[in-house]
Amino acid sequence: MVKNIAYATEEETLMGNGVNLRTLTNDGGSAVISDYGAHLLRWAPAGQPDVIWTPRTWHFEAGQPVGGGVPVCFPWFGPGFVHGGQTAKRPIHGFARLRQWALDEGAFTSARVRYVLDSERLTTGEVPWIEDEPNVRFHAAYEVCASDTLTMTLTVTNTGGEPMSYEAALHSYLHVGDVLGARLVGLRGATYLDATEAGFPPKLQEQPSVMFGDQPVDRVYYSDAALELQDHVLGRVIRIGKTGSPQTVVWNPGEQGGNAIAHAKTGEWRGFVAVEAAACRDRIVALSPGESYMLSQSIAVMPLG
Ligand SMILES: O=P(O)(O)OC[C@H]1O[C@@H](O)[C@H](O)[C@@H](O)[C@@H]1O
Repeated sequence: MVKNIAYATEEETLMGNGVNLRTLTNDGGSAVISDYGAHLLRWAPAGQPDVIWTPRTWHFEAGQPVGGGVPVCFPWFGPGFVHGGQTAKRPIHGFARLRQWALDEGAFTSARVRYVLDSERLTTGEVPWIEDEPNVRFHAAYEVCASDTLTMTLTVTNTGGEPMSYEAALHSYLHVGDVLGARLVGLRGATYLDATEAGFPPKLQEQPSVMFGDQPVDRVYYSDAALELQDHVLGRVIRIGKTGSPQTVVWNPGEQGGNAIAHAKTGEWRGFVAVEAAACRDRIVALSPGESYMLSQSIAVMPLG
């Protein structure tokens, strides 16, 4: 099924291929989210161009991620990281974004949607995901509140009888007029791991802002600071707040990688910067039985002053 997000309407809550799209519309703004992956596809405050980027056309395919939007990366990030070392797990960024999440009907309003993914409903082979934690059980709840601001919160509870650990990220593709003129401000002085180089060497953010160009930028910052993504083309600032996020992942694939993104046409990569609330690698979340952890990201838009 090929679909242009610009045509999503309230009537289109039931789509083909067994995928439900939920539309939130209120005076503050509107959003579209898919039950497949609990994947936010669109959010804009009233009167604003989209703040969440997706390729102009995209489709649902079982077992494949939906392009752009806000993938929920869980229970691992990238190829995974266990006991101090990178692993090579598949699918990349975990299986949560490739599963149908259960809608909490009672929590679905014009401004809010809540989804649940419970390990009890997953198939053998997905749980456990870490060989030496064979009895891991979890309950994940994901709530999206969308009006003139957007707040996304992932709460994971260890429902098993043994300790569990996981990685998570809210992988927000933020729409900018042109990434080549965008500036991400708020990370000066932070250490980051540079994922574009072998071994992820640690570096220091010396410049006042992160800038983007034809070359990829792929970094795991050790920072939970509030950030501003300045967009001189659309004349606005996207403000990003996070909680429970010891790291911030910043990514744009640059020209070569960007033009290889599934479903995206040549040059579409210039329309986003991914800024992700994250707990990954050496900041993996460890939960005792019964414990919960909350990872949250909130986004608002201001005029560029
Ligand atoms: O799986 P997606 O949505 O295409 O995102 C992939 C990218 O996700 C980013 O979070 C990583 O930092 C990149 O290294 C990776 O390439």
